[in-house]
Amino acid sequence: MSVALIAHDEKKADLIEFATEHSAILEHYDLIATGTTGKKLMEATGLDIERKASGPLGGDMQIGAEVASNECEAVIFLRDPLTAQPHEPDISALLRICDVHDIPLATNLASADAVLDGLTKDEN
Ligand SMILES: O=C(CO)COP(=O)(O)O
Repeated sequence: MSVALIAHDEKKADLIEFATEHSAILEHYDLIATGTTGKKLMEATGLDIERKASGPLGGDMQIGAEVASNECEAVIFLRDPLTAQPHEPDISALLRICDVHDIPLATNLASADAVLDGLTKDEN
């Protein structure tokens, strides 16, 4: 079971900070990410991350497919709520499939903290 990490461009710095702060926890999970997010996270944190395609090229859908196959146990997706994205339908589809499968989904830093807390509680 993997944990997915995704951030739109305006939120990538926030996700890097979050992943750096929580790297000791995150390194225990199989991490997956959309293309650019994964590249930047790996460079900044040294975490081992399986990179999917970039979001606009289908990465959100690839992560959605993992959710649909019950291969993903949580999605942390720092969306940019202030910028229109060309692949908005893919983003909506990912959020929807998380709800369909009742997969914890965080779309901002406060909920990302809560999701990570929940994951570590499940482990104990
Ligand atoms: O657009 C994204 C998610 O919708 C993120 O894609 P990148 O990680 O490739 O920037």
